[in-house]
Amino acid sequence: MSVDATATTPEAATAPGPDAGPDPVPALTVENLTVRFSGLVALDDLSFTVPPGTIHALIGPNGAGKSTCFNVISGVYRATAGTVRYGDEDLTRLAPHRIARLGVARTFQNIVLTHGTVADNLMLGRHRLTRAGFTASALRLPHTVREQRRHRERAAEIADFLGLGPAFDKPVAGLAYGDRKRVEMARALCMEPQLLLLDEPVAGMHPTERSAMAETIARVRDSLKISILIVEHDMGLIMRIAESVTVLDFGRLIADGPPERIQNDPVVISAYLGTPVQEAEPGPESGTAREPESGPVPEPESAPALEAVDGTEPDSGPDPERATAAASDPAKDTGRDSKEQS
Ligand SMILES: Nc1ncnc2c1ncn2[C@@H]1O[C@H](COP(=O)(O)OP(=O)(O)OP(=O)(O)O)[C@@H](O)[C@H]1O
Repeated sequence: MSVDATATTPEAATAPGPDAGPDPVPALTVENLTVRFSGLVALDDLSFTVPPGTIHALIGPNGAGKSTCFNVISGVYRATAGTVRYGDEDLTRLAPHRIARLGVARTFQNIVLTHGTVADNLMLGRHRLTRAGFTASALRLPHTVREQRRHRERAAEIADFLGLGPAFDKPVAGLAYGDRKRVEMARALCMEPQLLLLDEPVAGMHPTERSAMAETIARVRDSLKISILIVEHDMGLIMRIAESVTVLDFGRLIADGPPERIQNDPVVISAYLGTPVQEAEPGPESGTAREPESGPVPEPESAPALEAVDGTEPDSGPDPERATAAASDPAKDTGRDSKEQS
């Protein structure tokens, strides 16, 4: 089945106009970022750039500072020094919901989606794009009903794109583990991000699920032309889909470059990989192992299409600050990232 985001309803507010199109994707630039927790230096003068429309991986041993970096980029933690810029915007001191409104969405390492249907969770991702207020929604005024329908259609397209179409109206609690990880990613995509932060998207998956997810992540980049920053311990996956890799150890950058250079870098091998990736055996938690079917990720013939859309409603009313931190940050509900910055 092919689903074209621009061919929903004639009044589809989510479809770009003839000359419109999603704004160009900005680069993410991390400059001299330092984060200290009391005496502990979690990030130490870190700099790297995620070029527009690419998959950039952030890797390193446990405790290297990867999640801290994600938390600063998404506004959960404050930097001690340094800056995070996204195009012309300085994200360094913005709250999570403001960063989300600039088109930055993230997923979380631990699965946090246990309530509601797939559709319910995806509609949560549409929240920041919704203009109707609480009263208008409660009264089910015609324009709010139309708006809700358009958002639901777009959420269904995204679900189809991620292979979740048949589960759209099912409770997430009954889904297989891999599908629940996909719902988490679909929720983030429902925010129509231009930069997607993926925190260990295949953690806990079995090899077949991981391979399918690698292909999906590559299709997201290629179809939506968005940038993806990914933290992942599965080196086989990273080597297959990432254009560039930044390697951290004890909060410091120890290597930065294309995956083929990184996997043979003696400093990276000694600090993290242990052995060159191509020589490792694949395993259930492959870690340093190359995936058996490494190489360019093929586009499955039956995969539905998805195009990037603006996603904002056309009404000229006030642009309410509707994106709650919880919508962009489910950890607020779970305490996943509730570690206080000391
Ligand atoms: N809120 C906090 N308070 C104190 N120390 C923290 C906090 N958050 C992280 N740290 C510490 O900062 C260091 C980096 O942690 P971080 O979680 O960023 O590493 P990581 O590379 O993501 O590790 P993993 O791969 O295990 O998820 C660790 O020593 C960790 O204990």
